[in-house]
Amino acid sequence: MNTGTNTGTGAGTDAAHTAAGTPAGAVRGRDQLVVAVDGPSGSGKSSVSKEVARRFGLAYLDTGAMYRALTWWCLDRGVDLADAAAVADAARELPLDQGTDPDRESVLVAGTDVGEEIRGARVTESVSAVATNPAARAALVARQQEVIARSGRRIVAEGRDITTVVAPDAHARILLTADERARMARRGLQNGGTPDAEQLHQQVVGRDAKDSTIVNFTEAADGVVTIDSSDLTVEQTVQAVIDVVVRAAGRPA
Ligand SMILES: Nc1ncnc2c1ncn2[C@@H]1O[C@H](COP(=O)(O)OP(=O)(O)OP(=O)(O)O)[C@@H](O)[C@H]1O
Ligand SMILES: Nc1ccn([C@H]2C[C@H](O)[C@@H](COP(=O)(O)O)O2)c(=O)n1
Repeated sequence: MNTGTNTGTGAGTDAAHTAAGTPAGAVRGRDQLVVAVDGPSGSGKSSVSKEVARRFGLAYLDTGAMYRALTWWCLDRGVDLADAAAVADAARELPLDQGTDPDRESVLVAGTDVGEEIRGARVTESVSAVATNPAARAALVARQQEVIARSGRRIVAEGRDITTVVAPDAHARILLTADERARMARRGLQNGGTPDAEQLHQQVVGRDAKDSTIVNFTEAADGVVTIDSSDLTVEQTVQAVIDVVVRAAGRPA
């Protein structure tokens, strides 16, 4: 078990009866429950956040998909990613329709389903150029805050700056980490065992290095609980997050 200091969590705990002794059912019944999850590439944010949302009956917001959709839109329209003003304009105008059902990913840009294309190499290799544009970030952060408000503040949101910028007032704030070796191995498996080690390194470590020039997702801000999933299974990581949420939900936001 590799959670950060003072989490008091225990992997493998029954979700219905946690270490804090608070039934998860009571947490499910809360009017509002915002769970913020940040972390580096391949730390497991998407898989774990989706499952946590399902178990608590919450909406799910993948903010990385927003940066990816904006990148797709810029590339599709021939916007020069080095032109900061043009990218910021595109961010404000982006005709994005993104679902928040954890069981059904849906990302439409101007009516086109881009769910698969935004995960491809073309977007992955360019997304950091967009994500490091401060004005574009401001436009997307505002949209993310709108989505959280429209959910009735019943949502799990994940990304790089959710605990610090998008929802610093979330009920539970978690930094999900894993060491480089684990993250590279996971992403390699996810890609079907990418044979090109250099490409894999670039997709995980290289992208994090670029992204972290504008947001800090490697150190937990005050009040943020670190969960290190390097040696945990997916299910153990989900349980560790659930434990943090149940503990936090007992306190006022
Ligand atoms: N203990 C674990 N916790 C979470 N995910 C794990 C774990 N072990 C393996 N994985 C796997 O790691 C892969 C990467 O997870 P995921 O896509 O959720 O990461 P991510 O942090 O959202 O990455 P990115 O930010 O690059 O999108 C998935 O295939 C997931 O099943
Ligand atoms: N809140 C966020 C979410 C994502 N990003 C950036 C960092 C990534 O390179 C890119 C895609 O994210 P992923 O789908 O890999 O999680 O978007 C960010 O800067 N802030």
